[in-house]
Amino acid sequence: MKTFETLFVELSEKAAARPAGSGTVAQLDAGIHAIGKKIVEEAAEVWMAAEYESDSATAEEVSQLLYHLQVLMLAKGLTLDDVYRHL
Ligand SMILES: N=c1c2ncn([C@@H]3O[C@H](COP(=O)(O)OP(=O)(O)OP(=O)(O)O)[C@@H](O)[C@H]3O)c2ncn1[C@@H]1O[C@H](COP(=O)(O)O)[C@@H](O)[C@H]1O
Repeated sequence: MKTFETLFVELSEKAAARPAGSGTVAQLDAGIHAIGKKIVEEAAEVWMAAEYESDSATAEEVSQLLYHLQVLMLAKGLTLDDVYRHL
């Protein structure tokens, strides 16, 4: 099963190799402003799912929020350790 760490490795490789058709590459090219808006949108979807939808739907929305947070980290050049040292 994919984890937060393995997804970050995968996305880092996508950012470096820039394969055609990668949504991650497209998001990185869109820039911080667009990525930030996506994070706010996904956070709202997490909130709404938690209040009104199933646990499974909420978990899916959380996974999407985590993905977009990782895209922002990559856009800013942040590593997992940069974040983990604040936990
Ligand atoms: N885990 C994810 C992931 N979670 C969310 N998303 C993106 O976030 C969007 C969230 O979807 P929404 O439900 O909000 O739908 P939406 O608003 O219609 O989406 P968009 O129109 O904004 O694309 C999805 O459409 C994906 O574009 C993800 N995109 C990619 N991944 C994983 O990232 C890896 C690299 O992906 P690529 O860069 O696309 O190869 C792969 O392992 C993927 O599984």
